Amino acid sequence: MPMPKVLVSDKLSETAVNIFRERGVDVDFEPSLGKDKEKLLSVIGQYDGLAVRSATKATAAIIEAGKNLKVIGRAGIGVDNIDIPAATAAGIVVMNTPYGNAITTAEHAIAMMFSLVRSIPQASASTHLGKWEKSAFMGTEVFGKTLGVIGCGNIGSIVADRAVGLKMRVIAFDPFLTEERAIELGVEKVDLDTLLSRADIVTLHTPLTDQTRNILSRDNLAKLKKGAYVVNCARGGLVDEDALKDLLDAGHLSGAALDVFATEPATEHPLFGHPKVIATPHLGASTSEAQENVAIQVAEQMADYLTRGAVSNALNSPSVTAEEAPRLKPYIALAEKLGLFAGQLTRTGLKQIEVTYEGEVAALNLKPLTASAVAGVLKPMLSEVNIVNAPVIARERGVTISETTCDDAESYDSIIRLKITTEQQTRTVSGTIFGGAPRIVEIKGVEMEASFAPHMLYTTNEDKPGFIGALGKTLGEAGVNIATFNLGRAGPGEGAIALVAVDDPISDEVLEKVRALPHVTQATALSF
Ligand SMILES: NC(=O)c1ccc[n+]([C@@H]2O[C@H](COP(=O)([O-])OP(=O)(O)OC[C@H]3O[C@@H](n4cnc5c(N)ncnc54)[C@H](O)[C@@H]3O)[C@@H](O)[C@H]2O)c1
Ligand SMILES: O=C(O)CC[C@@H](O)C(=O)O
Repeated sequence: MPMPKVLVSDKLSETAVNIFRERGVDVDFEPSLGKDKEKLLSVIGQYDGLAVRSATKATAAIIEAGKNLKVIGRAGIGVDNIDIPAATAAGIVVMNTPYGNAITTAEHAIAMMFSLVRSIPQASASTHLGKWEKSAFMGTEVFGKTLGVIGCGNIGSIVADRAVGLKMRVIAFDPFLTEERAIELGVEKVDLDTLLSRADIVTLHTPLTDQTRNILSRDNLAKLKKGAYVVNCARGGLVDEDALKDLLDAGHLSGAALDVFATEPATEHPLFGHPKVIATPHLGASTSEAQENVAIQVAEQMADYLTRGAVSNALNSPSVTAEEAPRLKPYIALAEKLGLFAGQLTRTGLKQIEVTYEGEVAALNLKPLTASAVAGVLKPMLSEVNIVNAPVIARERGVTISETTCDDAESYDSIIRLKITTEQQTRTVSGTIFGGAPRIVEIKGVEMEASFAPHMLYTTNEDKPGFIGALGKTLGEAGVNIATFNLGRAGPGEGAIALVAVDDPISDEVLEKVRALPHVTQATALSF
């Protein structure tokens, strides 16, 4: 078998090169190629693997030209620069290194906070100019101040820990943070509005998702206390940059520290030159320690995949052996979809995930199936969760995972049952494989027969006449085309469920109209 060949197209620590070679992988180290799209397009076809940081954009075009590509490795956390759906469609495994730069990025956020409240960059620039503006830079202590952490995952929890050490009061908004984990971290779990009204300094540590985009919107920035500061070392799209400028200009906010921008590289920006803004060029992960960590990890993972087929920290691929793969594949898909179903309906701290395997499936290797179910539950909330790291993440967050088997599946060959317990409720959903495809057979104890579709509407309602017509009419009037309509109920007049597959995503406006219909108790848009 020819030696696999990897291209390193960004500035990675050269330690990675040695690791590739030691593990039997040929490597070309071209750290400036990532910025030369045309050249990258012309050479990528020669390689089995592509190792990147953030400068290389692994677009659909690069992926299409990479006819031999089997793996793309991201030395870092965010994979916004990799077209994962395109890679998945092409059968390319995408891996990242989820923990290697977390401490470094948390330290950058803390450094930005201090720089901001003491105007260190501005004072340094002024002093270098020979001015001695002692009275121009009156600062603020962080001691005793309230730090609002939005997103308390790997990085947010390290920031919280450091801030507690600085004797700050730390409050956190993160729907996935349980009370137990909050107590362990020494932070107070609060809702977003409470955080905005109480924080002296807000620091962002969420991934950029549909739920977090613009989380510091104009309205939310205006809810901050007068004189508050904003720190963003996560992703640019989390803050409305125009609104931030307006509120700084109006004197409502005292300052902002930005490491990330909506468009990067940011060489021009309305906030550049603003006296209350300090900025760094996406330096969060830029320490020798973090770069060494992520380079070593990405090289080890990619080499192990290319030479031995071992998959770790993959964002789009289950970790299974070549022999097991064909039998497990449909059940992995089913488990993930059941998890996604439950995860998209979860609004409060998750405590427990129980998976029960009944019938033939109970005899299979259940680890990847349970991991897949857990990944599905966590995916709607976490940035880079995959079936390899999902159980670890769940454990770290104090979420208990249990697995039960039973030889008999009653009327089916196999059933997977998922039970989720949150701080406020318990939810069940079960499914089977029918004609090779995943299918829902039970929700909240109500029997139902439904296929999964890319876009779905889930409603619960009191079982009263007129609901189905009203729902169909509302969707029809909104131009929403119904593909399938599945119903179930606990009994006549009792709680009922509708699962409607539609051709396009359901808008918030349509959802509001559905929620306003008589007898509707819940309406959620789901995507699979
Ligand atoms: N500046 C840099 O150089 C740099 C370096 C590393 C990571 N990052 C970025 O930092 C961010 C955090 O990374 P991480 O490793 O801590 O990720 P993580 O997945 O460990 O944590 C993200 C946290 O955000 C929470 N969250 C998700 N949706 C939320 C919402 N709507 N409201 C509030 N909280 C929500 C999740 O529950 C989770 O706890 C990511 O955007 C990552 O890309 C930036
Ligand atoms: O590689 C970098 O410098 C930034 C990485 C960071 O944004 C990440 O998401 O890991």
